[in-house]
Amino acid sequence: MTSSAYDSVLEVEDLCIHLGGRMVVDHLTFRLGVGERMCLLGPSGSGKSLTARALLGLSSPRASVSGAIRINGIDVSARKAMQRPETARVGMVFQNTQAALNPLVTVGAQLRAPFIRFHGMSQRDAQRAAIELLGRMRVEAPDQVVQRSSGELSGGQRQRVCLALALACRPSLLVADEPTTALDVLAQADVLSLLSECTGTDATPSLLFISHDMSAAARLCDRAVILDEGRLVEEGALEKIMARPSHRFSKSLVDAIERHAVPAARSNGLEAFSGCACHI
Ligand SMILES: Nc1ncnc2c1ncn2[C@@H]1O[C@H](COP(=O)(O)OP(=O)(O)OP(=O)(O)O)[C@@H](O)[C@H]1O
Repeated sequence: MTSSAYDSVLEVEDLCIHLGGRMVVDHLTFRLGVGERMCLLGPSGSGKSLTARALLGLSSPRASVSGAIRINGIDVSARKAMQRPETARVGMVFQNTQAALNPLVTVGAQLRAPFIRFHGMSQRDAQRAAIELLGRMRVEAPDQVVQRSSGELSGGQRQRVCLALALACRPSLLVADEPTTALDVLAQADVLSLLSECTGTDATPSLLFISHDMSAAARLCDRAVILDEGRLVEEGALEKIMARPSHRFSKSLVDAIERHAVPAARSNGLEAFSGCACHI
């Protein structure tokens, strides 16, 4: 049991998005439980980012959005991000960290803002909280990083700052849209493990992880919703989907994982599939 009054942190019901006379998200319905980590997978152009923007209240004015989006039971479908009540706050982490941070304002000033605005802290306490949070995000020398511009940080450091910014708002839901795509392999692994540590319990935000990388999703999430051409084409436990994918896109993702697994296993001197016929 959770301490929340709602079992679902997010309910999406019959979400439709029209853009330029075209239906780009088509009657999408799914839910995300409190303390759950779920992924939204789909090929390029399947409507993942437009869905994320609608959930965040950041749809373009040119988009026509219908259907219900409830966060902790509150219908926010007609409300822009800034108009939403505190209990329906959503944190966000995007692929493009350069666009998410202002290079003309220090990292510290950007990180202090949510502590001051949402938690009523003084400048001094907010600075302490910002440094402590950056430390938890495994940013080295956080007391120095707060004095820098985001333009002086690496991509991995910037994504950790973005994650800290999202968590500083203490949201009940974190939407991470391709948060590792622009990072090198080591930084990807680090950001995935941070996401895993900082989400998915009753005391931390639930996570909606948006990606077309099934291996990354499998490291974080138990459940998946698969989109294709704006429609939900498969949904359920990620383990089951990976074992028996039914839609062509899910099959192609599982095939891609197996193609990568074989050379990796061989280079480790291991047989790729110990149960296969050639393994005697
Ligand atoms: N501003 C826009 N105007 C018109 N069509 C758009 C606009 N933004 C997105 N689309 C179209 O909507 C569809 C869904 O786009 P979306 O960005 O949500 O896809 P996606 O699944 O996030 O893709 P990717 O994985 O490449 O980011 C695509 O066909 C895209 O061309």
